[in-house]
Amino acid sequence: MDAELFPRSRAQVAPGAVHVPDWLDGDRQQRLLDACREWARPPAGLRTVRTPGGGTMTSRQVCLGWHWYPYGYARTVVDGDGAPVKPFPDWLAALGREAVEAALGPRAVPWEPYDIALINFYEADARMGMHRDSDETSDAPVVSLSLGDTCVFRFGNTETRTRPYTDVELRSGDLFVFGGPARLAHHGVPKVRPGTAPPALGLTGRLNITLRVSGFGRDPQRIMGDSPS
Ligand SMILES: O=C(O)CCC(=O)C(=O)O
Ligand SMILES: [Fe+2]
Repeated sequence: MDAELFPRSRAQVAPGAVHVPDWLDGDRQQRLLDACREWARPPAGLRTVRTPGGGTMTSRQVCLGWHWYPYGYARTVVDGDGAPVKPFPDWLAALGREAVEAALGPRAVPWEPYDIALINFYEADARMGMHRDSDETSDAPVVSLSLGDTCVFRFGNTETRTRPYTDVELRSGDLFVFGGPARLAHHGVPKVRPGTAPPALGLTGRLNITLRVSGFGRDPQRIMGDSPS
C-alpha cells in the first residue's frame, strides 16, 4: 500500500474541499494514535452516542474542548458520565492550522484557534450517515485526519443528502479539509475496509479526528439555545 505504482495525488473534491493523501508520516500517525488512546479512557472517554430517535451511532466517539451530543455542544458529557470534557491541547490547534495551510493555503487559516476535536472510532461494520457539521457557529474549515483502516468517505453537496457526491478513499495518514463553499456540505462514511490499516501502526479499526473552531466565545449554551443545566 505504501509503494504504489501510481502515487495518490492531492485532489480538490469540490471548491473548498481538498484531499491530501499521506499528510501525516508514520511517526506523527503513531503519536496521534497514542494520544487518542489516552483520550479514549474514562472519565469523559469513548462512548456510544444515542440519537434523539432512539438509535445509536455505530462509530464510538470521544470529544476534546467541547462535548458534542446530538445536536449541540456542552462543557460536560451531558449524555454520558457527566464528567468535564477533556481539554483541547495547544499542539492540536497548531496541527489544525498547519493542516489548513497545507490543504487550502495560508489565507484560509482561521484567526480563531481550533478548539474542538471529535474523535470517531470505527470497527469493521461501523458507518456514518450523510450529515452536515453545522453545530459550530464559526465558518472555519473542518480538518479531518484519518488513522488505521481505509474508508470510503462520501463528500456531497450543501443542498441534499443525496447525489451529486464524490467517493474518496481515506487511508491512514490522509488529510481532508472542507471550508468556504464546502463547509456545510453533507458527508458521511458508507464503508470501512477492515484489515487495511498499516501493520506497523498497531490499530485494528479506523480513527478519524475532526478539528473544528467552535466560534462560541465563552457562552455556548446561550448561542445553542439549548441549556442542559
Ligand atoms: O469519519 C470521518 O471521516 C467523518 C467524521 C465526521 O463526519 C464527523 O465527525 O462529523
Ligand atoms: Fe461530519
